[in-house]
Amino acid sequence: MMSMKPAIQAEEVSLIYGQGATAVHALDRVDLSLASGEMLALMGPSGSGKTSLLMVLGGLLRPTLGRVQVQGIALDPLSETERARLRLSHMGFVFQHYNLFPALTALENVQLALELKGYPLDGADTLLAEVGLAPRRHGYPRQLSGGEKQRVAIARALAGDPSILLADEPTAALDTEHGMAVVELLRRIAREEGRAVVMVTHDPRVTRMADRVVSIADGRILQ
Ligand SMILES: Nc1ncnc2c1ncn2[C@@H]1O[C@H](COP(=O)(O)OP(=O)(O)OP(=O)(O)O)[C@@H](O)[C@H]1O
Repeated sequence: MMSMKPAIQAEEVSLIYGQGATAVHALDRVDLSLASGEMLALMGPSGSGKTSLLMVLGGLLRPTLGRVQVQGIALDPLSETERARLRLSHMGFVFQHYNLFPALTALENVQLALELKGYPLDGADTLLAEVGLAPRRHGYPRQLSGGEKQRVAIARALAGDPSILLADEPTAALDTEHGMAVVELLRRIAREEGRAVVMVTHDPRVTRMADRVVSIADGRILQ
């Protein structure tokens, strides 16, 4: 049964990098709640705080003020180790430049993620089939198109069956056709698999496919 708790909830989240005269207020009292099965696009100009917010939601950065909950679990009281464990069990991360290991095949890249998370390696074939890449599983990143590489990265992010997927400009390096295929895949991952997906994007073709678009400027959510 799907949990009624939000997949992610941020309340009054502020983030300040540095201190004193050089302090940067990257996030200013952000409230955001995301349900399971929902795909949210985060838009905003360069430097507005999108990546910072993604990192706070993903438990990679601790907010200076405010609270973040993941599946009803408050992140703030957790130690670094506990937060790392929570990320491994609940979150998948996808990046603009894929971050695949060049010396490993598609299959081995996914297997490595399974191994790091403590799952049997034979799940890698299923994950690659899920993103439509079974036929290319023995290809090395240099032999794959950008869209294919991003799909490998998504298969890798799905290792361990995370309830939340966080993607930083997943289509920025892709042409229209491959970009749309990647967004459609992310939408299916949200709708059909009931995961919560947050994407940072500048791409209007992507925001059109999202269930909800949140705009951010100067660290604040625009209403
Ligand atoms: N590690 C850091 N130390 C100090 N300031 C930082 C750090 N990371 C980001 N910032 C600053 O925080 C603000 C928000 O940055 P952030 O990367 O979250 O914006 P963004 O919306 O993702 O930008 P872009 O679209 O250019 O990636 C910017 O003013 C940025 O310069």
